[in-house]
Amino acid sequence: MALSLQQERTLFTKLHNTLTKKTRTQVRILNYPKMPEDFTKTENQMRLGEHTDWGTVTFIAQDNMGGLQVKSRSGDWIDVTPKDGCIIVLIAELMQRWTSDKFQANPHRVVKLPCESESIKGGEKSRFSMIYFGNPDWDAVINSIDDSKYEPIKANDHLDELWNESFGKY
Ligand SMILES: O=C(O)CCC(=O)C(=O)O
Ligand SMILES: [Fe+2]
Repeated sequence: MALSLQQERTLFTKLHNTLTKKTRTQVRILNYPKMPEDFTKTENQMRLGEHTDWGTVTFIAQDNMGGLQVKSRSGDWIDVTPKDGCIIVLIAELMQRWTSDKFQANPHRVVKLPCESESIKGGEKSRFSMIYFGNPDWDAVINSIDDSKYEPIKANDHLDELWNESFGKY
């Protein structure tokens, strides 16, 4: 990724010492349960609303249920059809800032599962996904490659800012 931007090879990796340094990198396993027979979906309700992830790079492994969609630059939603042995790679917001918007955080969402009816009543099965949210070292200072665009920011402060914007200060 760094080489494709004419940067030194280790630009990103040298600040991702995930096994040896404190980081907010995490893995989450999500279950989208089969809905009860008497559940009725409200209009436009989906399993996981449109969002971008906050770190650098996200990896998603999903089962074969489907439902994940990514948004193209032209604004169309594209189904990410499950394929055995494939992992989905998404750019997240800190990577967008780091690359001065050369790589763009990719909006995505999870809509009703193909096995679900329009009202999400019943459905055959639940869906599982496993997500790796990559983040740099906690105290890494992220200097954007075109430094006139964004101020340097500590990886942890970037996540705190987004957290506070979304959920308020605690
Ligand atoms: O379950 C999925 O496939 C996507 C989950 C996701 O986008 C997230 O947790 O940020
Ligand atoms: Fe996400």
